[in-house]
Amino acid sequence: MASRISEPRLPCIVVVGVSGTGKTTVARLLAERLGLPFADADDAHPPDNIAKMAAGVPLDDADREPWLRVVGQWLHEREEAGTGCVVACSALKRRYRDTLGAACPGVFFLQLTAGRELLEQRLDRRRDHFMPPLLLNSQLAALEPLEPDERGASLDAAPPPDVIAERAVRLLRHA
Ligand SMILES: Nc1ncnc2c1ncn2[C@@H]1O[C@H](COP(=O)(O)OP(=O)(O)OP(=O)(O)O)[C@@H](O)[C@H]1O
Ligand SMILES: O=C(O)[C@H](O)[C@@H](O)[C@H](O)[C@H](O)CO
Repeated sequence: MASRISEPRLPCIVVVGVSGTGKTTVARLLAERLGLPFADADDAHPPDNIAKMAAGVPLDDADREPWLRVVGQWLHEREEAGTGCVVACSALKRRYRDTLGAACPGVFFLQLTAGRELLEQRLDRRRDHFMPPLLLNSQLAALEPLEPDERGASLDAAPPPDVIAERAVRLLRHA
């Protein structure tokens, strides 16, 4: 009887960080480089969450809970199907990442880090986005950086997107 060699599972990567770090930009590029499906967690927000942020009010834990369940379900499906994926999702707090990790145990968190000045510059320049720059303070206040026992790594968000994506590819080779 022919033996079955199981295919290696492709990685499920979540690019995390505060607004303006470049999650969407980098995650899309990384997905392209790795040939994995891409998703932006912003597309999973219920309309009330988008309206709240657009009105300049930060989301709270209760607002984020149903949203994180939807993102977790999508990750779970990609992991089960073995297709892998790259998702851009703020996942600012440890408990949010734990929710995603419970749904997708193999998840790898790629955290983008940047100082306030760079973030302000980027958000002030960005057009056609619902997220107002004034929410940056609340994003930084909510942020709980990746902890040593979480599966993931951090990258500086300052270099050009293709440099960050290339660094991420190298990092993931050794993950
Ligand atoms: N590495 C980079 N260098 C220069 N500009 C960048 C870089 N990454 C992203 N940008 C620009 O900064 C702005 C924010 O990027 P992006 O929308 O990807 O961030 P984000 O973290 O997904 O933000 P949000 O959480 O608010 O959706 C965009 O205008 C984008 O073109
Ligand atoms: O948890 C949150 O506060 C939200 O997810 C925000 O991070 C926004 O969705 C994002 O920054 C806009 O793209």
